[in-house]
Amino acid sequence: MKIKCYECGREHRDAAYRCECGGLLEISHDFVGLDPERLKRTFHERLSERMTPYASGVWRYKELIHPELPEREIVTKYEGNTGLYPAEPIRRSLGIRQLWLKAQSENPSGSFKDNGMTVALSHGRSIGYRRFSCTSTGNTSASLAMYAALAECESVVLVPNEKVSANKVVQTLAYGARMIRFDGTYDDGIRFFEQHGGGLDLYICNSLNPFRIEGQKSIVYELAQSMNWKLPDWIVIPGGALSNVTALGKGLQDLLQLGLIERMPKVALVQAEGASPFHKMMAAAGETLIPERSPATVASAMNIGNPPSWRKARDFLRESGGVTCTVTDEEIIEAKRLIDGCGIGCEPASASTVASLRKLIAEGTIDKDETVACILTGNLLKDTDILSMYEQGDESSFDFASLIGL
Ligand SMILES: Cc1ncc(COP(=O)(O)O)c(C=O)c1O
Ligand SMILES: N[C@@H](CCOP(=O)(O)O)C(=O)O
Repeated sequence: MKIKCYECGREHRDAAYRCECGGLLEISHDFVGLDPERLKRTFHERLSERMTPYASGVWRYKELIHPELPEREIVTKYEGNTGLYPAEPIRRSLGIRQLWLKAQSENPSGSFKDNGMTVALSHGRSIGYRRFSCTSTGNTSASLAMYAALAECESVVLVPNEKVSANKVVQTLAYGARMIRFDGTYDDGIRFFEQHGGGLDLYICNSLNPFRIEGQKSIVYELAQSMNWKLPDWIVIPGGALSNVTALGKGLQDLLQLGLIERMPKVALVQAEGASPFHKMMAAAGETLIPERSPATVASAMNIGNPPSWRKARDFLRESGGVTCTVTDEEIIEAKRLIDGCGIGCEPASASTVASLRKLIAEGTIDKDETVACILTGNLLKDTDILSMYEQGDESSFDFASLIGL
């Protein structure tokens, strides 16, 4: 396993924040000698592990994520192991062949961040760090604070004063994080770390950290394993900082290279219209991302104007024939109602995936005869402010009998 700069290829001894050239770092594995049938057997056998690191839906795939980390260094809450659900009412209304929802919202801190955080924190601690940090719209901070507390370490997090969900703030504080609130967005927090992070003796756990990306690859490994190594035609995923799609792409490339899957599915990356710098670049076939200074969306987890991982995401989507699209806040809320109403539930950012389907089908990008999996990234209870936007019943004419059809 090597740590290399994604831009200039220079090798690094450790997961520094960025390369001297400004590029993000990336983990490169030597998978030579790994036999796909043997790997499948091992991953299958580990499904019956209990209370060992391999009971985790991330560390089950340790060989493909961080093979060198000694088991005793692993900080785990048995993350991953999330449900894959057919959402029949939504599938029927869209008229497509098959629709699956992969509920990363069922992770211990309630979001997909746990898949990456268990790896970043375990790695950071194994190389001697005891203080962990991030900037966050609330999910990264909650996940970091949870794992830091588990490991008896400190967490210091930067969270914007506005446009973040109160529930995520409270959750992060409850796990014992020291929280610094500031005027600005996630992007300003990243800029702060870029300017000052190096001198602070903090291990930064934002998704610039390549070990986060390695852990998040497990989402697609687990999806593939639960579908008997036959992925659907499309995987639809939301995009803010773009760690999700970057990890999805890297994981898919691993699976293909290792012979664990036979073909690459197509990926659709969805952004909220008010925070869509990446979609704008891709739609214009541009080479460089133009940051949005004041992103604004009801899906606060995606309220990001300058996504750090845009180059990795761009290259993956272009090489694999993926697409990007946007959805409005109204479409997000409508889709969230449908997902909640199916009994699965999610936070607004996750609902952008289902919201995009109608559009992608109408424009002919997704064929009705194709199969689709949407990744639901965060739990319904992560953002309850938005529930007040659902239409309320008229309480003055409340009639219980007629309500239940008597
Ligand atoms: C619940 C949720 N969904 C989607 C996203 C967007 O993912 P990414 O920032 O990796 O693009 C985030 C934030 O990262 C999130 O917290
Ligand atoms: N939604 C995220 C923002 C992106 O953070 P990162 O972990 O990819 O750096 C959050 O919860 O903070």
